[in-house]
Amino acid sequence: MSNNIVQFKDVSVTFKQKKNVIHAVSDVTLGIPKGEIFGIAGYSGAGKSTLVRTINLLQKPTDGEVDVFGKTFYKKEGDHVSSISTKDLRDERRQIGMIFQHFNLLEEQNVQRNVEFGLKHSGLKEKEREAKAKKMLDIVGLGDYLKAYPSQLSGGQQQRVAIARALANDPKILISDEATSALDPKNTDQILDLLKELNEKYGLTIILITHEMEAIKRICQQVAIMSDGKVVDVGDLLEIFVDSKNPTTRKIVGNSFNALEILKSMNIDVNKRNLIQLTYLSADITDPIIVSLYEKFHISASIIYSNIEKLGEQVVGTLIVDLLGGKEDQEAAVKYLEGQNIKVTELKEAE
Ligand SMILES: Nc1ncnc2c1ncn2[C@@H]1O[C@H](COP(=O)(O)OP(=O)(O)OP(=O)(O)O)[C@@H](O)[C@H]1O
Repeated sequence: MSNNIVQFKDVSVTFKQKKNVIHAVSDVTLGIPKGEIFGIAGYSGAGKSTLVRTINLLQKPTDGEVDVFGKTFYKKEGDHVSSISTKDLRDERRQIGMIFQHFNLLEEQNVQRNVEFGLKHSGLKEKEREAKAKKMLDIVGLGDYLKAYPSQLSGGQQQRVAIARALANDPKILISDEATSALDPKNTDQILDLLKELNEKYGLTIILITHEMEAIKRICQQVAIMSDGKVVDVGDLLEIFVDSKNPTTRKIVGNSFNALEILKSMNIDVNKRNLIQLTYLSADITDPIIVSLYEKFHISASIIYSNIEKLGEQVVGTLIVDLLGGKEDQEAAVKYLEGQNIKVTELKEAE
């Protein structure tokens, strides 16, 4: 059986506006593994929100199938539609919490009442709702703010209230749609770390929609890149941030690993030099490689660019060097580098 808690199969969503047809989501097939923090990234208008809104059928697909918790929530084949019942959908939606850029709190209610509001249809008695709200606020670090009003809290604290409310029904999935986009860097990091803690402690699956690649690097295990309604790339952090050849991915992940762009901006003609990019997990590097290249192979390596970056728990280094030396020595040097767990990529621009 698949370990995917959400499975999209050939999902499309189109909107018709007068004469215009907008293909917000086009033919997306994607699985989201249970227990992961899964990022969905892409520019504004790429279709990220529309895609995830099909999970709890806030948005019905125009075509395709959405399976959640191993059940088919919606399937449309030709003219034939099968969908879970309204009652089942209501129950299942409680298993899927959502948080947004805007915290959507009730301004005239205190923090505790805001969280209790999330439990309105839970079947719990008033005292039980109160106790649950207090417990959730403790979990998000706001146990001392039960009687405060939203306007008395910082943006980060308000988002914590929204998280407590979203988690009050003990959902299995939390969808975070640009939840940190309105926060300053410090609050952003604190909220991301809270999401990571919730994922690790409670096995909560988190779907993180964001245009902030730093957020993805900080907490996601895998990421899908969307562009023009399509998923154009999927992979773990190394595959997306370091190895991806996909032009959209490279643009979205930024310049740090986009070596050719950087070199061009430095007016370096890559095809006239013998440039190679070395990518390595810094924990793996034990040898003094630049010295070894010279001592073992008589190759001198002049450093053109270097960068170090944290991807999740891994520290990834990138070094671009110009290799000078005999051809055979160079080949032997590349073999040696690969033997040191270093990924070696020749930098040449397509003619
Ligand atoms: N209800 C709607 N009616 C018409 N068009 C819509 C509707 N919802 C979304 N769209 C359009 O669908 C496309 C995808 O929008 P969507 O909000 O899913 O993108 P996104 O990647 O989440 O970007 P953003 O972060 O800006 O919301 C956009 O062109 C948007 O204008």
